[in-house]
Amino acid sequence: MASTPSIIIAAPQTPDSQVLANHIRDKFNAAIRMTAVSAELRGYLDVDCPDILIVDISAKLPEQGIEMVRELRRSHPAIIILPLIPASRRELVKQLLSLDVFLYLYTPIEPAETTIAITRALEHLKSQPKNSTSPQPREDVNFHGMIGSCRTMLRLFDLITRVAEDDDSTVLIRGESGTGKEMVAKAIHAQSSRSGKNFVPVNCAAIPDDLLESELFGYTKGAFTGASSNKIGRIQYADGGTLFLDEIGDMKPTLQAKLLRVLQEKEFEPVGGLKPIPVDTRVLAATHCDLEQLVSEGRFREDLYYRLSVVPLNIPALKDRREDIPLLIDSFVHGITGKRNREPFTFSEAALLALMNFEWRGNVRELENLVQHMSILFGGRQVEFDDLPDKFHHLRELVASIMAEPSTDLAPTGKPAESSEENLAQATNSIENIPWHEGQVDFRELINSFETELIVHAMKLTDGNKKEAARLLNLKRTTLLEKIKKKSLNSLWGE
Ligand SMILES: Nc1ncnc2c1ncn2[C@@H]1O[C@H](COP(=O)(O)OP(=O)(O)OP(=O)(O)O)[C@@H](O)[C@H]1O
Repeated sequence: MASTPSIIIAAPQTPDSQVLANHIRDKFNAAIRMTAVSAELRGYLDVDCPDILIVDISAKLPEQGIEMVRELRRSHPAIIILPLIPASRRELVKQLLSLDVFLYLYTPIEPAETTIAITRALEHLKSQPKNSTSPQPREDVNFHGMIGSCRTMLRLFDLITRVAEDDDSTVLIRGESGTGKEMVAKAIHAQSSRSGKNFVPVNCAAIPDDLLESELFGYTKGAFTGASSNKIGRIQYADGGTLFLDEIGDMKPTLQAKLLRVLQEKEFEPVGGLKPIPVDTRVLAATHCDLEQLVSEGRFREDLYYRLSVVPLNIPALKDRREDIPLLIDSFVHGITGKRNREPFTFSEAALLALMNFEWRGNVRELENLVQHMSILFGGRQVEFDDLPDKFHHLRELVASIMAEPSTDLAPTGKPAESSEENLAQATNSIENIPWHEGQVDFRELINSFETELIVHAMKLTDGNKKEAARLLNLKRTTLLEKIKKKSLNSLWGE
């Protein structure tokens, strides 16, 4: 499971499904998406492959609902399925359980019940042995210039490859600013059979409304004052290739309608033109805003939203894939210093810890800018904590407390330690190996190492199931979780 679990809620847009989504959003750190219970659901799951699917079968006849769940179980065995059924139809439970569904939920939504079901589902996911068909982290991954080796990114690279093969479908790329949405769009284009033609990016937020229409659709001579000749629009410029519409949520409704026509009819009319022009342009769109919210406020056309989100791709925020930070830094340092023909610099353990614990609201762009900043202003070989800009200094205490622990899993070279387990092996001494000279025995450090070893061993014995491991160790689960966090051991279980 990725560090942030993904949940799809397939349900009609009702107050109940909204309550459900809001409740899960409040209680769990999970990526939630909503979709309709339609014939396309299976295809949607193929590309988006969530950890958990909550599917509302209450609108269906009982046999149809049960059949649907059976089909989903068969086609997507790795996904945990939680059917939503009306409380008045409890007789369905027996049949659902015979399909080996994990749990079920009743409508109207009962928040406490939902919390229990989702908590259990997440615990179950964590306790599963890693699925051999799901991508495993590799040492170093550079996919069309995109760096990332956590599971979420590997899954994203895999999805990009599959999406690129299908040459025509619209793709909605979602992610916070600076997460790499344009990079993803470029990768889809580069990987597709359209790569020989133009990739045309348009930032809908950066172009004033009244200019955007003629930028996209072009115009004919005399269409308005100043239109002294015909002008080809970007949609046509991308004919045979790919049009990337960044910040699609900022497009005004009249243009949304025109765009929908391009997607549906594969033709358009330039401003002032009377004859439709056929065009074969693949549209990739990106947004950092909550399009569902815009749809519900009437600011974004629902039909366009469904058309665009045939294939949704979600890019994680940098704070949700902190394990990739050393890799990204390494790549940026080498890229930037290579261009400037200077020796690469490294980050001390404390500096790297600060970077790994920073909020990164600007995501990868902000990290890249930091490395750039350091390469200009810093002349030394190793960046220390105090060399970092002021905005990192509030992390001083946190870094100090992590460093006070004898084993952290970061090497001071700016790279991840070879493996946290190797670190542990080194940190854990047997009685014979202890330097029994006066002043050499560090009692607290030795106890700490032994404690770490016990935790790692218990987690191994229980396949990473923290609840089971806590039971084995006779510890409260919360105590174990706290120790794992404090010792930065989560990375051992790919979290
Ligand atoms: N995975 C990555 N690996 C390497 N560099 C990345 C990665 N993701 C983003 N970047 C870098 O971060 C910067 C921002 O990327 P990009 O413009 O694609 O983000 P975006 O999500 O489209 O941003 P915005 O929403 O602000 O337009 C670029 O310089 C890009 O090179």
